[in-house]
Amino acid sequence: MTRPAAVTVRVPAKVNVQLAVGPARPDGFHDLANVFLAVGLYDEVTAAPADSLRITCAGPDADKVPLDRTNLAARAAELLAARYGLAPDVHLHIAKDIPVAGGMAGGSADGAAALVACDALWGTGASRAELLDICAELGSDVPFSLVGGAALGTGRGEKLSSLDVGGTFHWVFAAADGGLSTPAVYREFDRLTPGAVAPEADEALLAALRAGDPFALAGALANDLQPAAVSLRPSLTDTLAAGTAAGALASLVSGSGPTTAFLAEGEESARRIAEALTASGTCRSARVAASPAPGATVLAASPAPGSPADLGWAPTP
Ligand SMILES: C[C@](O)(CO)[C@H](O)COP(=O)(O)OP(=O)(O)OC[C@H]1O[C@@H](n2ccc(N)nc2=O)[C@H](O)[C@@H]1O
Ligand SMILES: Nc1ncnc2c1ncn2[C@@H]1O[C@H](COP(=O)(O)OP(=O)(O)OP(=O)(O)O)[C@@H](O)[C@H]1O
Repeated sequence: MTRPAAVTVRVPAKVNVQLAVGPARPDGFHDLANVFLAVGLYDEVTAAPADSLRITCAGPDADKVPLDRTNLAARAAELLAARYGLAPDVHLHIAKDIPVAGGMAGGSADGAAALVACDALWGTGASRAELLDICAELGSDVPFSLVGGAALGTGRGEKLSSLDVGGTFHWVFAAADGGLSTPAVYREFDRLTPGAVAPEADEALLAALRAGDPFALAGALANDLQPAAVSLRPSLTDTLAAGTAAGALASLVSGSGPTTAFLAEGEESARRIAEALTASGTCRSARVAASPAPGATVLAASPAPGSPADLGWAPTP
């Protein structure tokens, strides 16, 4: 079988519409009831053969992305290669549009995308279950980046069950200057929440998602990490207030922050809120995005030079 010369995978960011956090576990993680929603802001990862593992990155936040083996895309390639007894010799190029260290799972997205891209490039043919297994090893958010849509994550967020979404939700995301460290935000949660209880998914929120009803969803949005993120970055209060004043149905911190998320009534209203937030001076930038969005998806697999597909014809499958 002919192998492609390069494979490009598109992968979405996420917002947590419910993030219920329990007490710290003995292993340092926290049990969650984590309702993930994939949103239409995307990174793209292209995998191409190389002499050794190499990462490059382009985009507005590219200078904040590590290009060594700590990059989740590199770790994904190494884990897949190790499982199949291959050398992880691949050039991974990340076209980065998801804010870095923003609470939107940008690094996790790149890990999931690299995994899917390398699987296609190397023809490893890993099953969905194997890919999800590697994702969980990479990080708690990574399995969701692979599947996209909407899902309830339990355990540390890696055990997923998919959720029905009955319509399109329109959001505004305000990027902040600088990031927040996810472990630091969880530590601040522990300090602020000595009586944390076992987390449970909110049935009203799941019903609002199923109904595709932004008003009902606005009333049910909840992020237990928000007080911790605001405690570490008090200026987020001003951004949240600016979005509410601009007509958002609800304003919340996205995951561990510091990106803030604003639920709008519709597309037009989202555009107006984004303009008002940009003008407010309380954020670095504001952009609109719709949800749900599909998970990691192969966009293009360019044919190997000289292969039948490259020469303009392909055998019937
Ligand atoms: C805040 C969220 O983005 C919400 O979806 C996630 O819970 C974070 O997921 P992630 O970035 O993939 O996190 P991981 O790479 O698995 O873990 C990084 C660190 O975050 C903390 N962490 C993460 C997940 C979790 N359920 N409990 C935790 O306490 C731990 O200190 C851990 O060492
Ligand atoms: N491909 C990657 N893109 C961005 N950051 C990466 C990547 N790989 C590793 N990192 C490291 O991970 C840190 C967190 O980045 P990331 O953008 O994933 O944060 P986040 O969106 O807050 O994550 P989450 O929402 O999953 O908690 C960065 O500061 C960086 O050092």
